Amino acid sequence: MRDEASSFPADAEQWRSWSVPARALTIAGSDSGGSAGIQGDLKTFQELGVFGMSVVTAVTAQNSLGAQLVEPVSPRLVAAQLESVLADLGADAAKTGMIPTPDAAEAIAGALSRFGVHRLVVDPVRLSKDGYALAGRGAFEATARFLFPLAELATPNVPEAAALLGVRETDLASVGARVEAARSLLAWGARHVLLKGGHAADDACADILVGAADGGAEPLLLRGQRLPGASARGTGCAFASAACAAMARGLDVPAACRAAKAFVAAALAASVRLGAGTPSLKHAAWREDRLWSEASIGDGK
Ligand SMILES: Nc1ncnc2c1ncn2[C@@H]1O[C@H](COP(=O)(O)OP(=O)(O)O)[C@@H](O)[C@H]1O
Ligand SMILES: Cc1ncc(COP(=O)(O)OP(=O)(O)O)c(N)n1
Repeated sequence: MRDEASSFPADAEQWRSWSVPARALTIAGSDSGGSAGIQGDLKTFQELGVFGMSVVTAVTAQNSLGAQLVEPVSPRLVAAQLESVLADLGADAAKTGMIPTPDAAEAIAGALSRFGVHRLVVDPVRLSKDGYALAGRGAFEATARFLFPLAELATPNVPEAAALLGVRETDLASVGARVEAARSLLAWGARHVLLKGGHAADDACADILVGAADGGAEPLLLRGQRLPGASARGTGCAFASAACAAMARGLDVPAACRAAKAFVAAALAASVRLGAGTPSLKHAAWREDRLWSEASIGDGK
């Protein structure tokens, strides 16, 4: 197994110098709290230097304490947003997040196929951090059924992987079991599966990447350092949108996942407690780290 501690992408300077923006589209729910969903995704796109666009699938009332109310956008309006964006502006890569109904999942799959969006990251969202069902069982399974076959990368977390495979979360406790689970999830049709490790028990928060075309090749193990204490809201959204931004810029899937892991680790380490509950991700941490170190160098400190 290839085992890598994550690091910032080596070509970060190049990312900053490109003048023509790559286009990235998020298809997700609105999070009024600003940490997850459309808001988190657009912040991530902006931080990583791509032009962000959005298709809103649901409106949620959320804050640091959890979700209070969720209403789906009609599949007709979801389809109209997709048509507006893709028929005119186009997208170099797209990601999906919260999809509240099976009909919306089908409409999204239809539009992405029709417009030939090949660099697609599918994050199969089911529950919010406080356990609110953002997508019911039917919508969640429809997301996997309609969208995984179109995805370059699917990014389930441990509970989502367990639900799709019909096993218990505790069955996925070891890294070995999660490697096998990631491989089994390839049967749903995604070309790569990255099984996120935030809900696992290991200190490295190991994320596991497998590819359908890898044959028997070793999986890529992306290890970081588990940050202690309550996690921030929107880590999964940030991972998927950072990978999408990197793929819009032309990085391959392993490089995009390394960049996403580093982006989330920085945002999580700098997360801020704004309300009385779970902290919010600081999406700007990656850039601010760099600006700070550049300023220090400039000052001769
Ligand atoms: N406490 C933590 N410390 C470091 N990284 C974390 C932590 N929690 C989650 N991550 C990372 O954040 C990303 C999202 O993972 P996860 O929390 O499992 O997804 P989700 O938000 O969809 O439940 C992954 O790269 C994971 O390794
Ligand atoms: C509108 C909306 N979409 C997704 C989520 C869940 O975010 P995610 O990053 O998958 O999970 P957590 O890291 O917050 O557990 C959300 N809350 N709202």
